Amino acid sequence: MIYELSKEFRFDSAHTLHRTVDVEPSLRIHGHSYRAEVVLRGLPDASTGMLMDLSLFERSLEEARNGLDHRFLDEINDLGPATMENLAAWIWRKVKPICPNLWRVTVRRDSDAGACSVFEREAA
Ligand SMILES: Nc1nc2c(c(=O)[nH]1)N=C([C@H](O)[C@H](O)COP(=O)(O)OP(=O)(O)OP(=O)(O)O)CN2
Ligand SMILES: [Zn+2]
Repeated sequence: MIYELSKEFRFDSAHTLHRTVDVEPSLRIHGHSYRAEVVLRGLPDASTGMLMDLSLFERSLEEARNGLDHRFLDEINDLGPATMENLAAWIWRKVKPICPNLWRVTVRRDSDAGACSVFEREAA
């Protein structure tokens, strides 16, 4: 058996985007509401019965949430173009050092039913 433990957080942010379609509206500053799901994978510790204590897991997500919520995403230097792909990768980079069991980060945008997930790469 293998276990997955997950937590979700929400953030609301503004951005612009250079695109080849809907060029002009995408270049205007606009906002989206996002949900990020962060999934750990592994085996629970035999003595605690936990993959990771949910409170510690939650704390590890706070830095990521604070860095994105009510921000102008274009101003975040290490994000790149503010797509869901780059948001998922950015959250991954923030959480991974604190949660070595990190398995998947999914960023969802309910307004257009879009979602993007980034996974641990399979060992070659
Ligand atoms: N692969 C990706 N494509 C696009 C992304 C993305 O993150 N990854 N993001 C966008 C834009 O953020 C865009 O604002 C969304 O555009 P669109 O799909 O056209 O949806 P709306 O403009 O209708 O958004 P609403 O806020 O729901 O009105 C585009 N592509
Ligand atoms: Zn947008």
